[in-house]
Amino acid sequence: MASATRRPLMAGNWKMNLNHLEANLLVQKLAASLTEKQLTDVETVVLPPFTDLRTVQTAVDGDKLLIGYGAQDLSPHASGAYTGDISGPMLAKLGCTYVVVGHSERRAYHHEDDSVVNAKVQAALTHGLTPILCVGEGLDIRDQGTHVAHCSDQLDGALKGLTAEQVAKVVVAYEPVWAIGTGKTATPEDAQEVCEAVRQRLAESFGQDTADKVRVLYGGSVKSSNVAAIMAKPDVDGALVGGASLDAEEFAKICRFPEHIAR
Ligand SMILES: O=C[C@H](O)COP(=O)(O)O
Repeated sequence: MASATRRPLMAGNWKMNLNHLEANLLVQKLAASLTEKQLTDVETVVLPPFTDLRTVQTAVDGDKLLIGYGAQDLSPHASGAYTGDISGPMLAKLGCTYVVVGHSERRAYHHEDDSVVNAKVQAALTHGLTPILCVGEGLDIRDQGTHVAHCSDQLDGALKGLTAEQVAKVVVAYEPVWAIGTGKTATPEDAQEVCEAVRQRLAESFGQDTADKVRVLYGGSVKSSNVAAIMAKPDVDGALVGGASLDAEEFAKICRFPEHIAR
């Protein structure tokens, strides 16, 4: 698992699921399923659709829940004529601390390339949000054996022009596209290989101190039954969880992973 200086992070990406009423129920249930100590030991975050954020904010603030929240995307622009987009300042005003940037579904369905991802990472940081920057390879690249180079290139593109101080605030999520929503999980060794390579690339580009601060998550069919083995790897600091985060009890079990790691 992560070094003592990197607090484990479990982030539930709800994708386009759950309306605001369902969001309220899930957040309340999740908080009730975890103790204060568990929520302190493992940072627990939900990433609902935009339409749920105000409701989640009300639940978290009203009951002082130790649960963080954020959005699944943001505009690279702060305001203006960008119909349908949501800006960093809007998310910050709703109390968001995180925002997902460069998820493979955004890259595939909205044609977001590395320069767009880079602009969004910069926008997030400018407005005080922590970007959860996703990198990952498709099956074709995995089969060619060039997945490490592919992820390193995506990382370079997304972090272009950033200072070491800014990079230290970023969370990186390694999500092999072939393991997302497919039930095919990368092995803990697969996850470690790329998470370690990500950290090494960060060290080469921004210095070892910075690389040691950055949390690197794994995402792709994470469940309560496989999370402990993945989290036992030294460069994996948490998980970006999709489908399994839609069930409060299952996500709570994932957040309780330290109970299953032998010490
Ligand atoms: O953002 C989350 C990932 O895309 C993983 O989704 P999944 O856990 O449903 O495979």
